[in-house]
Amino acid sequence: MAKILLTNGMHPEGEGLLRAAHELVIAPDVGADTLRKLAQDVDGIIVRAKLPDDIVDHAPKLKGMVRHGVGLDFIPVAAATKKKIAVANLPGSNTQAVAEHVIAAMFELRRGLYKADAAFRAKGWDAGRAETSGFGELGGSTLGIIGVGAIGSRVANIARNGFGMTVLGASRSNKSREGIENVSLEDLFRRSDAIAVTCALTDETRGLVSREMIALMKPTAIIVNVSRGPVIDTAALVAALRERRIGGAALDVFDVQPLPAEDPLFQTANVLLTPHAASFTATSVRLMGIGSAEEMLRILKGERPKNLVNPEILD
Ligand SMILES: O=CC(=O)O
Repeated sequence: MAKILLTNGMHPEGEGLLRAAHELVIAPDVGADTLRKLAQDVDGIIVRAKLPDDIVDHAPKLKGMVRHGVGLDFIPVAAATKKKIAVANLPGSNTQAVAEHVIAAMFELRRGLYKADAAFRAKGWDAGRAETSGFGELGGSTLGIIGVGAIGSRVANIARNGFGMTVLGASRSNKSREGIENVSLEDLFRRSDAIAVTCALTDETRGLVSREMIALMKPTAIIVNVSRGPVIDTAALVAALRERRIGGAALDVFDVQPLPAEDPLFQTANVLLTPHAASFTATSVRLMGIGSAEEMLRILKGERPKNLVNPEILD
């Protein structure tokens, strides 16, 4: 029987698969010191929070780490590879959930339904109607997608086919995709009415949404980030929101997670904040729970996981 650390809870079906064969430890918090201490005698880690960069130095028995989701920035992959520790993730497990979150956030920023509801309840009919009036429609407007991978492409399809939006894309590969006009980052910021940030966090994308890019946005444009916090210069975004230089923002990811209660974002209007929850649909949480448990079981049996991220460990 092996011992598996879960940085956070997971879907009961996934947890059941693991518990049937192994011992589980669920971290009481995701602080670096807690995770380092708990890693000391575990064989596997299911990763839902950022691991400290030196986690593998504190985990002499570790055989594998499985990302409960897609983004690999939470796992020190290079350090794991050096120690022949397997890393796996679950591409596709949350594509639809995150794409739907982007669309929901764009809708909310454009239509202000929650603001209207609050004003209606607190101040009556006319106040509610005043909150809902005068917004631009998504239909016929232009959506810019930064990082046209699985999620960006799904958002593009819904936006184009569902709302008749014009879709612009800026991505590293510059691959041509039907219905998406490849443009430079500058053009994307200048021309878009809504911007969706769906790229992975890498050295190239860190700080990509810079003060200069934000300054190019239309005063009515909105931006939705479901990538990672450090892709955006948050201080520049907060300044633009507070000075009403842009139309609004929706952020699901932050420079520091959990976002500290004293963060200035909580005191900023016109920004919709969600706690890294874009993938939290019932379907996706189940897929990620079962998928990560199955990958971990394969690793612990000495089998190759379906989506081994670092096949170099087999050389
Ligand atoms: O943030 C979600 C993921 O990386 O899957």
